[in-house]
Formats: sequence, C-alpha cells, structure tokens
Amino acid sequence: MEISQPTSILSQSSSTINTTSIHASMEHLQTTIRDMEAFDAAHADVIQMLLATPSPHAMKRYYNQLASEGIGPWLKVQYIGQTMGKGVFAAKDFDEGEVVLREPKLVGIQNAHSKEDSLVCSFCFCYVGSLELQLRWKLFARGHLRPIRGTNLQGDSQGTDNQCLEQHARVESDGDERICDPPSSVSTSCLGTEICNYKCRSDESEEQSAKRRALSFESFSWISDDALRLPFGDVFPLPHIVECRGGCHEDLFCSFCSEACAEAAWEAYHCLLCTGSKSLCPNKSLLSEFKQFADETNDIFHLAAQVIANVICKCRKLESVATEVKSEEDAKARNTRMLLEAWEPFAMGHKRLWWESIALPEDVDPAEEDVFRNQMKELAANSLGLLKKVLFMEEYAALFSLEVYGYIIGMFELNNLEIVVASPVEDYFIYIDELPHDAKCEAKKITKPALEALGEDYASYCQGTGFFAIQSCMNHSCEPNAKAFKRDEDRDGQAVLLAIRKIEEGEEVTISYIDEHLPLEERQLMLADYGFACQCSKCLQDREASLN
Ligand SMILES: C[S@@+](CC[C@H](N)C(=O)[O-])C[C@H]1O[C@@H](n2cnc3c(N)ncnc32)[C@H](O)[C@@H]1O
Repeated sequence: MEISQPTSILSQSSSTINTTSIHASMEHLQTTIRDMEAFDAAHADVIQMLLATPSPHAMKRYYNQLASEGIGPWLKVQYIGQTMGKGVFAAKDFDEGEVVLREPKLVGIQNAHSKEDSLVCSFCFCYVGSLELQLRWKLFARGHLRPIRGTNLQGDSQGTDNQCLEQHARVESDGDERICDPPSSVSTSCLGTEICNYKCRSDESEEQSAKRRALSFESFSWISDDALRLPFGDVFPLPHIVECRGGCHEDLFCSFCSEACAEAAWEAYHCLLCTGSKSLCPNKSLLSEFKQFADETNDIFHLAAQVIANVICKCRKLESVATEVKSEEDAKARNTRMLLEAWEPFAMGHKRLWWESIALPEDVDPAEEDVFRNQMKELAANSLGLLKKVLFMEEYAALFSLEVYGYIIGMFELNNLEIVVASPVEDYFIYIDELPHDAKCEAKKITKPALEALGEDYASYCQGTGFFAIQSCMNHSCEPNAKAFKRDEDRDGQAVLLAIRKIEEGEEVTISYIDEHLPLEERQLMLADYGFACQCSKCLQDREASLN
C-alpha cells in the first residue's frame, strides 16, 4: 500500500453548487434582487471604497507587515501590470525542494463530505481526539456503527441521553432494511457506538454495500468495545478535543485541538457564528437556517460568512480602543474608516463578481447562460438575505451589500486553494502493513475487519478550501517553479509551497492551477474557467508554434 501524497490545487468552488436544491430553496425564500440592489444604491459610496483596487502604497505596507510577522519573509508581492495584476517574487535564492512559503489561512472551511470522514480542529484543521475515535467516526459515517446509549465514541465513561441520540442520529425504518442517517451533527459527549449492519445512504456501490453487510457482527465486536485500544495506536497520538467556549460543542463539527485554536477562532469570527448558548450572534435562532442553506446549496457561503464575521469582529476591536466622537457625521466617518481597515486583507484579493466569473457547468446549455447566471445571483441573494437577518449591523451596512457578497464569493472562485491534511488512519494502516511479519499478523487479527469495511476509504483525508493572503497572489505558469505540496510533517491546514527547481532572487514564484502537461488547447480551456488567457512563456511559444 502506498500513499500518493495529495498536492494542493487552486480549487473552483463552483463544483460544490447543488442546483437541485437551488430551485427548491427559491420557492420559499422571497428575498428579491431588486430590494438588494436598492440597498446597494443607498450605500454606493462605501461599497465603492470596499471594492476599489488598493493603492501600491497600501499593498506594500500590508505585505511588508505580513513578512514582518513571519509570513513569507523571503517573498515580495509586487504589481506587475494590468493583465497579470500582482505577483509574488523571491527575495532570496530557493533550492529545489525548499519551502518557499508556509502560510495560515485567512479564512477556510472543511468540506461537508470531508466532515463525515475526518474529525479535525475547526481552526487549524489538524486531526483531533484519538486514532480510535477517527476510526470509529469513519466506520460510523459508512453505517458500520450506530450510536447507542451509555457509551461514548471517545471511549470515556460518560453516559449519554436519549434526547441527544434522537436528535443527532435519527434511525429510520425502510422495510426490512434499516437506513442510518450519516452523522450530520453528532456530539462526542452523547455518542457511543454499536455494531451496525445498516445500509448507509452513501454513494457506495451495491457490491461494496453487500460486502460490508456480509461482515459478521463478531468481526466488529472489538470496535464496539469502548475500552479498546488499537495495537500500536500510541504511535499516532492526537490532541484531546477542546470544546468551543460558546457552547456549540454539541456539534462535533466544531471542536478544537487546543485552547489557543479555540480562542483564536472565537476572536476571529466564531463568536458571531457559534450556535451555542454563549454565542454573541445577534440573531442566533436564524443562524442554523443560514448554515443549512449553505449546506444544501454551496459550501462557499460558509466561507463568505466567515469573512463578514471576521471583519465585524475586527471592527469591534477597533471600536473598543477608538476615541469618542462628537457628531453623527464624525461617527459615520469613523465607522467607515474602521470598516476599511478591518476589510484590508480581503481588499487585497483579486476579485470578480461570482455570477459573472463562474464557469458555465458542462450540463448547462450555453443558450441558457443568462438564466444560469441570474440563478447564481438569486442564490447569492438568498444566502445573503439569511445572513443579513443573522448578523446585520447598521454601522457596517455596506458589508452586507449584494455586490460585495458577489465579489467575496468571486474572490474565492479565482483564488482559493484546496486544503488537504493527510489522515492518521491511513498512516496507521500503512504502519501496520510494514511491521515485521509476526507482529503484523498479530495486529491484523484486530485491524483487518476494519480495513475491509473501509475499503479504499481507509485512505480518505481531510479536505477543505481556504483563502490565503500571499499564496493567492501567486500567478499561474505552465512551467511553474513552485507547487503546493503537503510534506509528511505538514499536518494542518496551512498552505505549503515548495520550490520544484532552483528559484533565483528576483524571479517570480509561479504555480500551476491545472495539469500543465496537457496540450495547449486543453490548458487554455481549463484556464478559461479561471477567467484568463495564459501569458506564460510556454503558452506564448506554443501559440506561436501552432501558427507556423
Ligand atoms: C490567484 S490570482 C493571482 C494573483 C493576481 N495576479 C492578483 O493580482 O492578485 C489569479 C488571477 O491572476 C491573473 N493571472 C494569473 N496567472 C496568469 C497568467 N499566466 N496569465 C494571465 N493572467 C494570469 C488572472 O487574472 C487570474 O484570474
């Protein structure tokens, strides 16, 4: 068994749009684009300031500040020209294989499907709990295990209550074959496990499903035993789960690896997006509705909410140290200044309106393009309508404009990097496979049923998407000199960029957004999805050659 290390790529968030649920949601959500456009017109002056291209001076100050904080200290972000915009340049020589950049996200989310598979820190994306917990979670997501009362998924001795069980893990009857809901929201504190022969609503084939169901209850008895420790499991220690201070820890999808991560997330955005009893969200009761809408339509709305919450949190910090003002006029001007300051990291990102820049999906008839783009706009308007009900603050009204929302999502579309974090479960099975013969046979008596039950999914890893301040400034080249790549030691959601050949001081650092080995036409077609015609030297040469 070999791990093929997933590289990170610029991701197109459009792929996660669920168009079926767009139509369903349209019917009951009555937010009109016209209302939103009237709102935008009333705040046009501040919106224009938010969406203006930052001055070269502001750009220099911002990126120098990041370098002084240790983010990309050997890189320089510089304006190149109108076509390319800005780019990243080496401020020293880098050897092949050397880390060019290691950068934490500005905002990021774990993908919905990945949550069913990997329990990670909601802030830094490192795996949490224990190896046993991760394995149980994977098996649970696939319907091999089901929750029971009185035990605990983490193997602690806490009891559970019926209410949690009913609330979080609804089990339905479907004739003889019972169907088990995937764990959409399950708490570590209320979940125990039991061997389950249930059919899961996953996309597994009939053959996989039959094979899984054929596995005997006995072969799984070990995993339903909460006291079980996997052989050699202590080789892969994971940090204990830290609960959210707002009280939303009932939702396993919000857990942290340390107090520091819990605090950082709370301060940065989570205090406004937490569903727990101590949340500072102005309208908590509608927060779940916004989240559900994003789950059902497009994950990227979660990320847009993080941006807006992040900007508001920063504004509040600036407010807390601001001096008193005398008039309403002065207060308005001060609020705008604070808003622009808090917005700065997102002002720097290259942006286009989402519904204009999104690539037309293959299943949409080009004759229907206008209808499709209008549907995207309505979808964004409906998501924003919900978010406004949850978070709206008059002082920062322009932040809730449809235009700004469209540009935030468009920015993700053009710049986001796929976040990948390798799974300790995969490492564990490889470790067992590489043990000396006798030790391996002994360990496999225990691990084999789980491995068979998981099939190829034993190797599934954490996936998400994030927006990074410096990495997002890296231009594409079909002959790149760097690539996003997670090394064995990179166990969190940071972007890691490695030199793939020697990079000299002053040279532009470029990455490839696509498979650069494809022929020219295919490359151009794929890059059109990113809204540009490539100007790299390989494309220019290939184009010239094709003309001769
Ligand atoms: C991820 S951003 C890169 C940073 C961007 N240049 C900026 O100013 O922030 C991607 C955008 O940069 C531009 N770009 C990147 N690589 C390019 C290339 N090889 N040829 C032309 N434009 C490119 C395109 O406008 C593209 O949508």
